[in-house]
This record gives sequence, structure tokens and C-alpha cells, in this order.
Amino acid sequence: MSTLEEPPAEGVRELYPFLYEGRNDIQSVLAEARRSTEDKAAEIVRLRWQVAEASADALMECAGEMALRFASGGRLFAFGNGGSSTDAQEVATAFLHPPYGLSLPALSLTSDVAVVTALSNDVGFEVVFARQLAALGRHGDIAVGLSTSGDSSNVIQAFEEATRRGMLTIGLAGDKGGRLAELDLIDYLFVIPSSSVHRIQEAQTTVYHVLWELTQHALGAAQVHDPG
Ligand SMILES: O=C(CO)[C@@H](O)[C@H](O)[C@H](O)[C@H](O)COP(=O)(O)O
Repeated sequence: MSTLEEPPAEGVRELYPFLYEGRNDIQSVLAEARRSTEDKAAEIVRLRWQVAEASADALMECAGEMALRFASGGRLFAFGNGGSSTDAQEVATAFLHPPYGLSLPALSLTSDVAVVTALSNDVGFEVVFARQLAALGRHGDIAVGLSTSGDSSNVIQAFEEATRRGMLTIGLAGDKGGRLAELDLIDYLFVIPSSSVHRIQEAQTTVYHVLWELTQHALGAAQVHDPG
């Protein structure tokens, strides 16, 4: 396959110029993309190692604190925007309905579209997580907030509310941690040192999966079935 022979519909040539002009060999375009895919795969492996090594002690300590909270009846609330909103859902699902081990009380604050839109519409998007924590959060609960920039106001306000309520606060951020790092209001902040939103989100999955696994270990549940 090389060039597209049909005359493009209006606007399509502008959207996909490489299909019609100059770089018209799709195979060579894909070969280039493949090289960049391999670079990205290497980068994500490096980032995951980097954060696991740099944060090994903090991850263990944090998981120990989480286990103590769960053992005392605490619940976990996860939140974030965009890609991090679905990561928050995955955090909650991993704890609530894990592939093995204990089922622990966990909820994503991004899942209820009625609550999210009502709070955003009536009050403002910056309170969309903080207001939910004000209603649901209790001393001894756990707040897990994800933000690739570390700068999202609604995530910061949620951590402020969680701190006021005596919750354990755990942040996942990218690059240098953004405002989350500057504000110094989080008990455990895990920073992925990359400026790529996608690489940050990919590495963050490892951080929360490790936290989940260590928490299960701390609660004595991981040996039930650990495929390694
Ligand atoms: O990167 C994606 C999707 O993968 C975007 O949707 C991204 O999550 C959104 O722009 C977020 O609003 C960014 O917020 P944050 O991670 O900086 O807090």
C-alpha cells in the first residue's frame, strides 16, 4: 500500500497530509512509528525501575499505613482528572475486587457522573472531589489522588479537605510533582520523573499496583495466591 488513489473528501487532505503528499509510503511511516514505540517501551521500563528503586522504602511504609487504616475500618477514596479519573477507578476496583486476596472498601470519586456534573455545574469543578470527601471522608480513611502535572486545583483542594479530616493522604504525580510537591500537604507523594503525560500514567499504574500488593501482604492476605 502506498498512496491513496481516491480523491480525498474535503478537509481530509489537510487532516492527513502524509497520505497524499510527500511521505506517501505508509510502510515507511509505520516503520518510523515502530522505532518510536520501542523507544517508548524502553522509557517506561526505565521509569518504572526508577520510581520503584527511589521509592522502595516509602512504598513499604505507605502500604503499612494503608493496611493499618483498613484494619481499623478505614475506607479508600481515589480521584483524578482525565486519564487519571479512570486510573482512580482502577485503584478503587483493585482494592475492592482484587484478582486474589482481601476485598477492601474503596470508592472512586470520579465514577458518579450525576454527582460530578452537579457539583461542577452548581459550585465549580475545583470542588468536585473536596465536596465528596467532606460528605464521605472520616478520620482514618485514605485519600489517593492522581495528577500527572501535580497542578490540578480540584486534586489539591481534595487533599486539603482530606488533611482537615485526618485522612491518610497519598499522591501520585509526574515531572517534579508540581504544586502537590510544593504545598507539602501529602503524607506520601510518589513522583514519576517524566514530562510525558502518557509515560507518567503508565508508570503510575505500577505505583498503585505495588501499593495494592504490599497492602495485601501487610494484611497477611497476599500468600493466598500470588502468581509473582
Ligand atoms: O492524558 C490524558 C488522557 O490520557 C488527559 O485526559 C489528561 O488526563 C487530562 O488532560 C487531565 O485533565 C490532566 O490533569 P492532571 O493529570 O494534570 O491533573
